[in-house]
Amino acid sequence: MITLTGLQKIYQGEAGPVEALDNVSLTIEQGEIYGIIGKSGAGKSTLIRCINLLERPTAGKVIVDGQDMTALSETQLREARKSIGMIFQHFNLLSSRTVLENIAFPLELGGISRAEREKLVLPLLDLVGLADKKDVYPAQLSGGQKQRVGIARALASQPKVLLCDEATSALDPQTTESILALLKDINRKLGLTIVLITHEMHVIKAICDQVAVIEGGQLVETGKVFDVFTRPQSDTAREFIKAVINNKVPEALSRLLSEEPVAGGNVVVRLSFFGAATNEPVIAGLIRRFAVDANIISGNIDHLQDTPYGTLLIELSGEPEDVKNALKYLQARDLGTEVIGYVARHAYVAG
Ligand SMILES: Nc1ncnc2c1ncn2[C@@H]1O[C@H](COP(=O)(O)OP(=O)(O)OP(=O)(O)O)[C@@H](O)[C@H]1O
Repeated sequence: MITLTGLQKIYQGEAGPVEALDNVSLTIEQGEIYGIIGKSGAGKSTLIRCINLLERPTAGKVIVDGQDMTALSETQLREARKSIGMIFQHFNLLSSRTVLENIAFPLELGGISRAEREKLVLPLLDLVGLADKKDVYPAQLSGGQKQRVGIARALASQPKVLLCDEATSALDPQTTESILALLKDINRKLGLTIVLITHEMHVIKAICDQVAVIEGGQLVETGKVFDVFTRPQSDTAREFIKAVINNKVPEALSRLLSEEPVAGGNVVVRLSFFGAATNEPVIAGLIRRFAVDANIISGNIDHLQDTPYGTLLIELSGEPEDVKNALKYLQARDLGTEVIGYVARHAYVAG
């Protein structure tokens, strides 16, 4: 649905040229929810605005629904943009118009009659849950309701793609959840391709199928959300993931850990379970097979796109040969096994 190839964007800043995008290439399939995450200044806004050519790339190609956006004239571009809706962090509603008039605005610009506009807008009001607010002005709406108006307005011209520019950043966590649920609902009901930018990993975790991590104008990692969460390749991805998946080593234990084996000491291991492996009684199997003890230090289980994912931090103790064999057994199973470090026996007792 969307292919970006070798995108480069150089701004002429006051202090000289700024390269906001550097050789960005990615493909977004029809019907996907694709998240782009990065820190402030990474180039997210520039990238999403290059998709509908609100920002013209300095070099590279933007293909949306088979059309080369960079090759279009201004008139053709205006037409092409009708199939690319956009919502914004600060909603950008017209304060002197009612909810219905705001949503109908793009249709009005397109020369569609009042009666026809109403016919198109009323089902959208239902879709975003604002049927009872159609004659209300934006000042009387909450942030979440304003974003619902923004979403309905973006859908008015029946786009194939919806671009979301930090659409939930101005909202509280509960409202964020409800807007994300609405976006997912629209994606499913209408088969709409959604591209969103965010600096919050929980947004990616909540609704995205695919994720791209951007840093300094470059994509440092792309992939399915499940793969990036369970096997991140870049430090940036790992850092973002830390914010939503708690698999930290407790501070009290981390102070006692050494990188080298401690004579007669214990091994601290982090196990990560994905999908079917979460149902396997790994610890029970371990203790049955080997003369080792496994002390569970911490653990959690979560769901990523309906697939269970869990981590368990354990301390293994026993004779060195038995511990070695137990580790081999874990490493041969369909789970992530990571030796975090070593600790003197009985030095750490999880509280
Ligand atoms: N119009 C502009 N002129 C000059 N430099 C710009 C312009 N717009 C953006 N930049 C620079 O380009 C880089 C990327 O900016 P961009 O707004 O795309 O990042 P971002 O990831 O969206 O950041 P944020 O999350 O803070 O909005 C930054 O260094 C920014 O200062």
